[in-house]
Amino acid sequence: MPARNILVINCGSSSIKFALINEAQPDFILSGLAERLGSPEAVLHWQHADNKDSLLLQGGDHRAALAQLLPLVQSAAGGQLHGIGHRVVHGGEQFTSACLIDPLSLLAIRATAPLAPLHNPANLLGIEAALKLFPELPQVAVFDTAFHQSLPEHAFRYAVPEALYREHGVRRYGFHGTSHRFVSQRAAEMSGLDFADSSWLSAHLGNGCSTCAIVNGQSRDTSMGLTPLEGLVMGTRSGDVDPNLHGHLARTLGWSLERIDSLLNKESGLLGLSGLSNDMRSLEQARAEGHAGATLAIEVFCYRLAKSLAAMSCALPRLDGLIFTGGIGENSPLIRSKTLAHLRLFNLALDETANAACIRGAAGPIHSPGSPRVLVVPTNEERQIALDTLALLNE
Ligand SMILES: Nc1ncnc2c1ncn2[C@@H]1O[C@H](COP(=O)(O)OP(=O)(O)O)[C@@H](O)[C@H]1O
Ligand SMILES: CC(=O)OP(=O)(O)O
Ligand SMILES: [Mg+2]
Repeated sequence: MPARNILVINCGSSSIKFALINEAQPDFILSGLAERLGSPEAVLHWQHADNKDSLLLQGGDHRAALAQLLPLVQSAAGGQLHGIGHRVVHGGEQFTSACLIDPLSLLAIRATAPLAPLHNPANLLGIEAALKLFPELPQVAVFDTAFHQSLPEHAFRYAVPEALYREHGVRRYGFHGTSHRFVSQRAAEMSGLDFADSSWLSAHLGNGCSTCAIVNGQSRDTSMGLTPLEGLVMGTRSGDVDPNLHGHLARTLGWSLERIDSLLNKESGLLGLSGLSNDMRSLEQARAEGHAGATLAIEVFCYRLAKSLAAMSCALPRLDGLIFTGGIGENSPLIRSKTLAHLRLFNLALDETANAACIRGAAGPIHSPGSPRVLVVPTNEERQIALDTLALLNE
């Protein structure tokens, strides 16, 4: 059988990432990103072999971007496309692994949309557009939540009355599972350890950020909860706040639920703290120039990240290593160093030369002698989604 081509589609709230992947080739045949969708600056960038190109979408939304990018994929695949893998952020309790998309699974994915209002509706748009253009191809949903279905009950339950869980699904689900699984498996390989007998802390630091405790190949705790808002400080999301904040803002300022949701999801985090940007690169630059808001945002980000990692350690029998991944985790020696400075009780310490060298896709250990392992491991959610899609096609 010739090596197969899989298209991976990751429809986010305001962006679409895509990749055409051949199972036998380490590099993507075609990859791209449509970003700032729905705004006047909406744009599609793609790379095919060594050629880079882009197209202004002039206010285009997800549908407009998909209408442009799917024909690009069709042409790059030259009629040789064998399946499509979709990232679906929320799979609720129904999905403990990837599944073939059919009318029944689509119904279940639609039913979980209220739990991930920023993500699942966009994921569904991608699925619908791909089904229309490629009705004959098998399509697979790969869920962010699936890897965390192994959480023990004491880690996934909230301390609220049981009926809310049993009747309304109110529990912690966790996200970024595809990434935490990919990097912890890679970390075990890189360290010469058996994944099935290993114990990791992982920090996925992108636009969304989460930590995870992985024991013997399974997620045992993670920082995100019912929705991707719980836990760490993120680009525009607040992460943990006092649960009474909603009531306080409603009573004292008369704010609606929609306004509070938007505040905590879209105007908070690094953006809200700095008053400047949700982008860590911009904040690091502004900090170097003495910007007080950027300096504070970085301090809060690292302290809260360290606190979350310390909390996750409760789920580990021992520590085989701490993994940094995601755009920030893979590229920011400053954030890694500042975070580790709060974790000296764990004897974690960095080799700052190795730390400074691990950027732009470089992977490897960055700890100093005598410290538990600290690794930078570039994530590859697209590759993992392609692998999961192929695994289902093989069944
Ligand atoms: N060199 C860098 N230094 C610091 N932060 C970086 C660097 N490169 C990328 N980032 C940050 O990574 C974040 C985006 O991460 P990424 O994983 O690409 O996001 P997404 O969740 O959209 O996939 C942004 O905050 C960006 O500023
Ligand atoms: C679940 C989540 O936060 O995803 P992202 O990082 O893509 O926003
Ligand atoms: Mg991400």
